[in-house]
Amino acid sequence: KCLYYQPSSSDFGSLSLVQVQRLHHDRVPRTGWIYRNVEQPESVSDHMYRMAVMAMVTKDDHLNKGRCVRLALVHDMAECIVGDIAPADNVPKEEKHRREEEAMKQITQLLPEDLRKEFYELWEEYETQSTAEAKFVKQLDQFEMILQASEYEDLENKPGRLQDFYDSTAGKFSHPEIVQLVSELEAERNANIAAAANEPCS
Ligand SMILES: Nc1nc2c(ncn2[C@H]2C[C@H](O)[C@@H](COP(=O)(O)O)O2)c(=O)[nH]1
Ligand SMILES: [Mn+2]
Repeated sequence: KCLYYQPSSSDFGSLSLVQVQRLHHDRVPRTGWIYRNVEQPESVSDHMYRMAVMAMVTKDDHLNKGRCVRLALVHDMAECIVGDIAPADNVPKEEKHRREEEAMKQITQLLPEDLRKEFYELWEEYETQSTAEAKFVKQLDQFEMILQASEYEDLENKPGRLQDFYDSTAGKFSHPEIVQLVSELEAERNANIAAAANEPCS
């Protein structure tokens, strides 16, 4: 069942490219925030866009930055059909992979052969974590999430409320640049939590 996108059977050509433009990741809210009752949660589009910007500003010149940007923009593309499956959904890894693989085949079949190959291979590279770029983008994926969690805590003025996102990503960062970003984020967040704990009860 297509949740956010109704691919019609069309041959390749301009119509199919227009149809690909109709992928509405902007209407797919990120499930992890829905489950924690976050108001106006970010969409899958917001998530992928922010990761693409993070990839653009990396200083790691060992990475193919352009590929990182494209990996970020494609990695969750299947979610416009499959939805944003969170760990809390307890969907077995194999089943999640099967659904997303089917969705990517459905989406990319609308494209001319060269684009179909590029999009599908980018998705597969991220899914299989087969390159340094894919591993880096996976860590951006997790960093974007904890950064967003901290922003929601600030917006709600509830320091520490989304601690489980930090607990579940602890130890998953190894890229030096991202480790530094996480360290700075956690220092800032921990200071906010400490300050709130010391505030006199109003
Ligand atoms: N509570 C947690 N939720 C998580 C974690 N990792 C991902 N998620 C959420 C975030 C998204 O809504 C969804 C899938 O994210 P992807 O970017 O991987 O598609 O699940 C976590 O560690 N804890
Ligand atoms: Mn993601």
